[in-house]
Amino acid sequence: MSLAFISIRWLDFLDILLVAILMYQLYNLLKGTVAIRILLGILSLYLIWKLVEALKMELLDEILGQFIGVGVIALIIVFQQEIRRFLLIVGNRSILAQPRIRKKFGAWKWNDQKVEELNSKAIIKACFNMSKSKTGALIVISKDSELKYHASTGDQIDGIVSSNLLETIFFKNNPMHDGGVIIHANKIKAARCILPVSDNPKIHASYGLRHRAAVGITENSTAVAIIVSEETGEISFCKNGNLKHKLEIDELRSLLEREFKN
Ligand SMILES: Nc1ncnc2c1ncn2[C@@H]1O[C@H](COP(=O)(O)OP(=O)(O)OP(=O)(O)O)[C@@H](O)[C@H]1O
Repeated sequence: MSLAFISIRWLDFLDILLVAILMYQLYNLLKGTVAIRILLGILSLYLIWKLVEALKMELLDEILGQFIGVGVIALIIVFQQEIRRFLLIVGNRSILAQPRIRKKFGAWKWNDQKVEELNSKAIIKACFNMSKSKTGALIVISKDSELKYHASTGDQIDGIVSSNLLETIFFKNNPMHDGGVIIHANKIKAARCILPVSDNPKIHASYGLRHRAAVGITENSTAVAIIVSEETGEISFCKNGNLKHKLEIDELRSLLEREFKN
């Protein structure tokens, strides 16, 4: 297509469409967080700078120019968490992350080769029993990363997953029952772990720190989390920061199988 003074190619439409999708994803990521206000602040500053530049106000132009000059580094520091989360979402949804594709390429098998298959039956049984007895629990199951930093905040266990071990850890009188358990490669790596608490405003006010910690860790990693509520016995599942509540055992089973069946 060609107008009198500009020529527009079909690729330009694609370019605009991709930018729109990117902006929409960015908006979704930042919606309701304090980061959106910071972004608006930066945008306002940029617009003022452009105005000052057009009006040839040299002193202000110079000061704002210097400030904007280091803007990229400042942006990376200020939006560190959001950039991390964005890249995780892109990585998780990318075609290369699909297990079937990874298996086709030998080099991409580094995770699948070593990782022991998860004993999801044991986890489901423990959750069922803890739900019945209203024992609070937070179980984080990591996929590729061992979540070493978060595991180091708790007590190291390194024991093979079993329903008895999980129930013992979360038993109310056990000093280790607080915090979260981290499972990797079918091993309970650590218990009593302190996890990042999400400030996501979408989490209903009736859910407290246990659920917020599950959202926090799954927003910042590819891990999934299971929560058993001490108050109601309700079982929830969290992935990418999204909670699914009031799960029946069969639903939990199919969610775990979908995530961890090789
Ligand atoms: N940062 C954290 N990381 C891991 N676990 C945490 C963290 N903060 C709190 N918890 C756990 O959550 C428990 C408190 O849960 P709280 O009642 O606030 O949450 P909840 O989401 O309402 O869960 P419940 O329905 O079981 O009451 C603490 O005893 C502790 O075990």
